[in-house]
Amino acid sequence: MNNEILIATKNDGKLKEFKQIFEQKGIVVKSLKDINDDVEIVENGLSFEENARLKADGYAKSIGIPVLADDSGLEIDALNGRPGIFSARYAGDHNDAANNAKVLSELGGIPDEKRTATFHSTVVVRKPDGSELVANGNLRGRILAVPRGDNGFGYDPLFFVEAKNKTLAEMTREEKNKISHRALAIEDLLVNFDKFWE
Ligand SMILES: O=P(O)(O)OP(=O)(O)OP(=O)(O)OC[C@H]1O[C@@H](n2cnc3c(O)ncnc32)[C@H](O)[C@@H]1O
Ligand SMILES: [Mg+2]
Repeated sequence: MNNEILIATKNDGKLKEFKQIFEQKGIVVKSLKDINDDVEIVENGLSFEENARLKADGYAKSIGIPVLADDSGLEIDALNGRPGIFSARYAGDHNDAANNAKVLSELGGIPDEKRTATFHSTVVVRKPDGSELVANGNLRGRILAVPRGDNGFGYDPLFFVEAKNKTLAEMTREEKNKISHRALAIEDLLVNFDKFWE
């Protein structure tokens, strides 16, 4: 029985979300800070799944415990799905404020009802023996014209969820973790997880 999982992300916002979800299952979460092995992974895949696999496999080879990686992003309908797999560095650097500003400027003049978008997450878990589990989650919402809220990370202040009447950045971590694309991907993952995890 495995009891530890390495979450292979350099994004603290993601790490905090995954930690909460897995610790509720009694699984010990390790982060990249707990290992010495700093592997530089180039996310040059053509899909969320390819990128998540590159990240999970990059660490699973050397670590000897199961590794989970997520590749995620914001797909805006009016922008033909951009920024998509380029979400982290849409404005050039890994800079949330610049990314948000770029999205807002590209959506300038587009009315509310046409600002629909999907947050997508693909999660890949790989064991050292190369076996893997893949799962996906999607959350629909709308891109506001003005950011709202201080919680979360990335595009959260712009992503308005109709059913909650809040942006993701106006939710607590617990609230976001009940509905987010990442939470839904993990829900999907858990359907087959126990058998995989044995
Ligand atoms: O690759 P790792 O190290 O996991 O961290 P990253 O931030 O580079 O992660 P991705 O390559 O998967 O890029 C995902 C980007 O999509 C955005 N994003 C994904 N999930 C999000 C969420 O829940 N809230 C806000 N923005 C999110 C955010 O800009 C992320 O940087
Ligand atoms: Mg990344």
